[in-house]
Amino acid sequence: MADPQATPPDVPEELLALRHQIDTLDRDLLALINRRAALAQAVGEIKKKEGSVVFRPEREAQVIDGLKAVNPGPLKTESIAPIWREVMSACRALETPTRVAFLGPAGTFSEEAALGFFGSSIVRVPCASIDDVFRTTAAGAADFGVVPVENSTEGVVARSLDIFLTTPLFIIGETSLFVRHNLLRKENQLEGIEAVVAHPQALAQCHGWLSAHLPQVERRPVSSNAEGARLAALDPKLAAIASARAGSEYGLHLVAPAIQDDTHNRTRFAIVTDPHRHPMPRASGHDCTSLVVSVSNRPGAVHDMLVPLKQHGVSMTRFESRPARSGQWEYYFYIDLQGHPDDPQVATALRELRGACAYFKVLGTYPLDVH
Ligand SMILES: O=C(O)C(=O)C[C@]1(C(=O)O)C=C[C@@H](O)C=C1
Repeated sequence: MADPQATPPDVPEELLALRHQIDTLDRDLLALINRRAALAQAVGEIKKKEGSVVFRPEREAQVIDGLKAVNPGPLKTESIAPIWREVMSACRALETPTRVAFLGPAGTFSEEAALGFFGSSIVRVPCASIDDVFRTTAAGAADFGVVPVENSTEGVVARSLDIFLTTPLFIIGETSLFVRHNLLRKENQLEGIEAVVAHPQALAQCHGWLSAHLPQVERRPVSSNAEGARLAALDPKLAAIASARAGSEYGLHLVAPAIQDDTHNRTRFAIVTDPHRHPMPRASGHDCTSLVVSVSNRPGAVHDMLVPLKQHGVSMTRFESRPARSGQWEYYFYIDLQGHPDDPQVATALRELRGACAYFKVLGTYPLDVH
């Protein structure tokens, strides 16, 4: 039998020499990464003695920011974050397992967001619904939960925002993904599809394409896109809308790629945890603080509430309203501020803002997503 490692006779000498250098460097890299892993293990021992938590999102953000600042190239700066996230994920796993809950089953965009944020050395805890992600994390069956909060085409994920009002969990990180929807099916053709099964948000995000290419076909909402892919694997008359990863997970053909109406379609996810088990991240230098507030129903109340932000030079990067369901035209406002409550200006602005609100809750403070 032929040796799969053997070099084919027609490979030029020059290429062989370069590959030899790559092999040598890879061994050096492996040795270096192992030295790094041993240091992380030593950090883990200290943390165990102190009883402090292993995952430090602000430290991981600083490590990545620091490397991006000194990257001499030719490696692209945007390649740094995914590589070091994986390295730190593997190092973290030597300190302790990280259990992460997300909207399952396997193959969802939520799972992809979890892997993008924590790296692949995690224990995956797929959940049946967004509510279940919060419940599982609050019950301690997962250390962290990943929940979608906003989509660039469809707007807010209302269920997540509503749960934020009452959950004891808080946000310690954020991450966002380019969402690419594909039409997936057991048979590699558009003919003979009886229904397209997907999460309602995905059906909405592909409305234009579905109307143009499958105008007569039923659109059937299901709990997640990966669940749709699972169903499409069982029934050849169904087509799913899901990620390419879900397609390979369930053995489906990619009948039509990238069918979302907006090519810049992005979804933003929040990483939540139990504040009794995980402290609020310390300031990383590039932080965001998320709040939900309400004000009394009187003219000028919203304006007055925002005055302290302007006075103390704190930037607001997001302002979202949701009906309070009181029947009184009252609203909750979801606000993202730039900065950390340890910054004196942010602390003062928050204190004054709180004084102007009927309801005030800090949802979390965390390092900005680093790419
Ligand atoms: O610096 C630490 O606290 C570590 O545990 C090491 C390390 C790393 O691999 O760099 C791993 C996990 C933490 O989330 C942050 C960083």
